[in-house]
Amino acid sequence: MSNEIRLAACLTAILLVATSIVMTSSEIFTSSLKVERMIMEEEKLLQEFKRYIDYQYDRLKMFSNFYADRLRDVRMRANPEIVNDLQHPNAVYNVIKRFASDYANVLGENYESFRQVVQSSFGQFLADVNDVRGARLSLLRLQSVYNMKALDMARGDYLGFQGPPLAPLDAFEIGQTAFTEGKLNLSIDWLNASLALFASTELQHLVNPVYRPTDGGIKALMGRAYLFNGQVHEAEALYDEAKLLDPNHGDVGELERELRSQPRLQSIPHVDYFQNFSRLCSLENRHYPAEPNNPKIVCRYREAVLPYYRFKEEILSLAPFASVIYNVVSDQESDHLKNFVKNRLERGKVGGDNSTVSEIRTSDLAWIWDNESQLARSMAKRIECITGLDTSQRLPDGPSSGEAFQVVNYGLGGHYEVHMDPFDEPPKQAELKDSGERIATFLIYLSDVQRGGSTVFTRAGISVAPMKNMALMWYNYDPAHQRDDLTHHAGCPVLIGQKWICNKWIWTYGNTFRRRCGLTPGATQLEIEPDMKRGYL
Ligand SMILES: O=C(O)CCC(=O)C(=O)O
Ligand SMILES: [Fe+2]
Repeated sequence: MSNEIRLAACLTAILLVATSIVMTSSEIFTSSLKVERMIMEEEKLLQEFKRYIDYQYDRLKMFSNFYADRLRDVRMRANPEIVNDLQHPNAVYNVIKRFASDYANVLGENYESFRQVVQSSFGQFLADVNDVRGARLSLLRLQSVYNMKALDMARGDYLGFQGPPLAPLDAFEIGQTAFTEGKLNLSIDWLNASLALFASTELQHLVNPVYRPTDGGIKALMGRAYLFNGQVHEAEALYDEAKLLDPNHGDVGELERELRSQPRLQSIPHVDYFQNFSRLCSLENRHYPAEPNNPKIVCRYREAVLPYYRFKEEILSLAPFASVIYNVVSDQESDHLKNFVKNRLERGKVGGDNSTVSEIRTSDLAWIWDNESQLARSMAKRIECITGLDTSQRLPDGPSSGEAFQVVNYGLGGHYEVHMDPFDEPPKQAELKDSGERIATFLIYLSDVQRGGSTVFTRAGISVAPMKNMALMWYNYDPAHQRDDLTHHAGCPVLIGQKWICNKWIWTYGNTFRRRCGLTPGATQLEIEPDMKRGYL
């Protein structure tokens, strides 16, 4: 077939591709970097508190000692040794909680005005109630993906990784959040855990009687969770218990009224993909798909720039083509990239015009164009050599073959739900105009992740655990240039640790002849590769 005919076939295929990305759920997030900053700024915050109390309002000055004592209390509860180890979700949760509500509780009604005073110096890094809610949702996500028990989590035991405990009130509040989110089984689990924790003698120092819900109140809420879950008998039993413990709760008449009048909350169904998602996320290792997808060639070397500068590649799957390539950047380069973006990280956005604050992606991210950094230029060159694809950026007006590097920082339970990388609609960014489509994704892990945070392909059954400096590369279009549904993938929630990645998306523009169409409908990447301009051994 002549090149012209192949090109025409490719272009037709591009036009025929239909796209659909489902966006669900909604959450706030706090990246690991923000939490680190809050801790670094904590002393400054305390000083501001003191100044505020001592000098700004006579009314407060009278109570200066009282406030100072209570602030010290909050600070003391934050055992610095544990709190500064931000690898563990409970430690992160406690920091967010301390900033967003413990300090706020000390100042009570004066907190809002104080907040405005310090806003300029803390800006977005001062967590608020939305972040606490986001943190609770993150813990709930970790719980359902990694199948953990609320009581273990509350005691700091995450699949054997030990961290600080949560206060009994937090367990209760997580149960409340789960309830309002319709995650009824999780809600029951957390409310049960909170009863055990409030009763535990070791945790009494974490209980503030002012905010302690009664056991009757907790059981009544559990009863409602059962009720909405359709478990009427369990609900009735709990209402009875609640009524005995606390006459304000547990009225069976109330139960009946609810049965008649309330629309039933449905438990979130476990869709099939979720089962697969959860299983793949828990594998936490490079996982080769079962035959017949499993290729014969699993390891080869790619040359880049100089013949002795080689990269070891392991092919994970032929269709879709996906491989990992080791040490594509050095430790110093990884760290340099993270430092470079520290001051420009923003809440993740998705969509063709990059304008929608992401509700399916909980992370902070930043972009680096090749012309902004020598390192970005050199990495782009390396990726060209490894993939044989063009990544040139023709700024300001020309269509680009490669997107800017996208550096991403995932914090507490940070994740990216199942999606495909090609856009639904052509992007509106001037730089990407007429660039075609994201044919390939080149994802570099800039950190190890202690536990969780794998990249999983839910339909192809591939699971890749992050390894610092390693790249994961795949084609979003098959050799017939059809968008490949098997490339549906997700970033699993980070369980322990922090996760940094850096993406380079490679576009059709400039690559039509570099990555040619296959001659047969079932042609695999390896069959079309001899056409490609690059070396591998
Ligand atoms: O974080 C991951 O492992 C996946 C990220 C991803 O899919 C993306 O950035 O498009
Ligand atoms: Fe992706």
